[in-house]
Amino acid sequence: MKTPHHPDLGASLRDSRSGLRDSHRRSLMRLLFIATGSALLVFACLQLISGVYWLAGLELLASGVLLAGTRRIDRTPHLQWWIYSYLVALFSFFLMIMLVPDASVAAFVWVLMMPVLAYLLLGKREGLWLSLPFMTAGGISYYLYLGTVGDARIMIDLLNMVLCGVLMLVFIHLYENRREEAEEKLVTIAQTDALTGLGNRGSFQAILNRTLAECRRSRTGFALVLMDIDYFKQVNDTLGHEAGDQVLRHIGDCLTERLRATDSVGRLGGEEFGLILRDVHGDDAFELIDELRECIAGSELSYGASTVRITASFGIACWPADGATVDDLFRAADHCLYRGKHSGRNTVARPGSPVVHNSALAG
Ligand SMILES: Nc1nc2c(ncn2[C@@H]2O[C@H](COP(=O)(O)OP(=O)(O)OP(=O)(O)O)[C@@H](O)[C@H]2O)c(=O)[nH]1
Repeated sequence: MKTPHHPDLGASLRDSRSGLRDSHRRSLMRLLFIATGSALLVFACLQLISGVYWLAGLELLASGVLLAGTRRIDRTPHLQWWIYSYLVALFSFFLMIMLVPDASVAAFVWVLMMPVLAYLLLGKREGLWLSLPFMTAGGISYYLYLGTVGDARIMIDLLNMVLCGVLMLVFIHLYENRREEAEEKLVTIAQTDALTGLGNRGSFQAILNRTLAECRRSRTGFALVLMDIDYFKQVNDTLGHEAGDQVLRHIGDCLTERLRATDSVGRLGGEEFGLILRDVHGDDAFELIDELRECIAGSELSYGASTVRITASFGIACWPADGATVDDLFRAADHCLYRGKHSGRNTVARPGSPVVHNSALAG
């Protein structure tokens, strides 16, 4: 059985604080470093021409830091720290150019850029908490600026600015809310088997990889179990596909009801299911699975006037005894499963032990 690497979509969604994955946030930061570094260089030259030497010096220094940072941003393990440092410095700079004497009225447009950058790089919650105080400070600076102008249209200009800023923040917040919801839905769909509601092969594989990594660290055992319904084709052929689908849902319910919350179940495809039993050793896993086999074999499913009785075969592989890697475990469990199938079905098999089955129920 092939066990390709599947990305853990749920985990990567949890880890990424904004809508952008880490690699995209790094690319965006690099772009921002280059853009702001180059812009500061130009501004520094203009300040030099205007004779404001202290500001020109400051801008030259900041430009140097930013352009040097473009190399580091790709590799740094402290991406969040870099983002916060950049945004706080940038927003403070925006405020500073609004507060200098003779500030240009155009400087205040940068207030509108604050929520865009903060939400994009930090996500909804952190983006809001960072942009809100800076935007408020920007609004107050604008009010002070207008006060010194002393124009009769102060209120109109102020309202234009405040309304535009507030609407910008609200729209970005709403958009980010919807985007987060849509992304969560998409991830759920991508990870779920639509028929049974269980995890699909991809998410099962991702959970198995994660389980192995965690168990290696904590040195606790776990078991991978592969399960295949016996003579499932006959159900489809005699009662139809709808009955087959109902059987698959019924099996999914049996498996989830019996297992612990820390265990995992997935539909690997067709009539094959996978189980991960945490914190178990060979004999415990075997007893639990044999109980499950009996439970499935003993259950009856009504479909119209017919009663469907189903059995299933199981192959167990325990970590670390039966395999060190995910591939080894899959191979061992698969081998046991087909050993059980060949010795009559309705069976539980594990490496190095005879196949156990209930001949009274076996198909
Ligand atoms: N109803 C339904 N049938 C499916 C689905 N996926 C796969 N199947 C059917 O499952 C059947 C599997 O048949 P086989 O591989 O021969 O397995 P089996 O009849 O269970 O025989 P053994 O595994 O050897 O006991 C095929 O008829 C597939 O069409 C599904 O989602 N719904």
